[in-house]
Amino acid sequence: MTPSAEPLTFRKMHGAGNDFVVIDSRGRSRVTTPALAKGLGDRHRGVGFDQLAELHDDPEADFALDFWNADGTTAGACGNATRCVAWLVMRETGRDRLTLRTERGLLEAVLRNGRVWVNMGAPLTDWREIPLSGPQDTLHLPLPGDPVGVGMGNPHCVFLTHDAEGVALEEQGRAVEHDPLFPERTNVEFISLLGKDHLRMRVWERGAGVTLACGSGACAAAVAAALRGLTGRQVVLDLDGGRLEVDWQDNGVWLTGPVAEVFTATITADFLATL
Ligand SMILES: N[C@@H](CCC[C@H](N)C(=O)O)C(=O)O
Repeated sequence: MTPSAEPLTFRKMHGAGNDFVVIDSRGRSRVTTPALAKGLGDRHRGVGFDQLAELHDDPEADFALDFWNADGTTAGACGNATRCVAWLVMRETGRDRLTLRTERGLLEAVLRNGRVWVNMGAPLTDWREIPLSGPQDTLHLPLPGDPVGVGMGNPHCVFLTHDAEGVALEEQGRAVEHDPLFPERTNVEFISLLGKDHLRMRVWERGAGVTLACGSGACAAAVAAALRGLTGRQVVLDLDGGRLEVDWQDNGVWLTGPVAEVFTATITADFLATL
């Protein structure tokens, strides 16, 4: 049972096809519980989403965000939902620069030439920070395919392939997500080089499965490709749901891409009482 006895209004948004429910809890207590996230995240029983993002107040930032996966687990980062919510708050306030807090700490969003860029923070390349189950060279993880491990506030395992199109995404993604190398499981990205600083990426998300895009995954993939000498630090990535751009600066990894507000709807108190 959720703590909310009231109907719950939410927005459905897409960030390059990454599918979100956004709940605005500014000015009240947070409502999301693992049971609510799992119940709503179920595409048959509930509403369906890749992630639920709950917006709430923060004393030191313009707003704060919590992220939940469709399986009811939490995530420390979600780049595409961060872009979507920053876009909403910029539209609401008319501001072109915002601060926001996630589990990663205080981050920033800026509007440049009509596009919202978010700073996802510095990439983490120490095995403890990703985290891995033991000391490893994160640039060459001991798994078939020689992937790179990168933390963006959440774990990522990036495979540099000749043809991301040909990868058995579900089968490999699921297996790597649950590999004992990753004590908190992992997101899994498969990338291939399309041109200079241009990557194709397909993704399997921890707690959500195959998705059309993943913002933190795009950041991790761009970092992995740059560290392996495949690209520079500014990269365009083509995902199944659209194009994301990543710019790895000294102050953090910046991300932008398309945002869509799809609809607003209300979940009934009756349904919430079943969770
Ligand atoms: N879609 C996201 C990442 C969501 C979190 C992930 N599934 C996890 O568990 O870490 C993005 O845009 O970054």
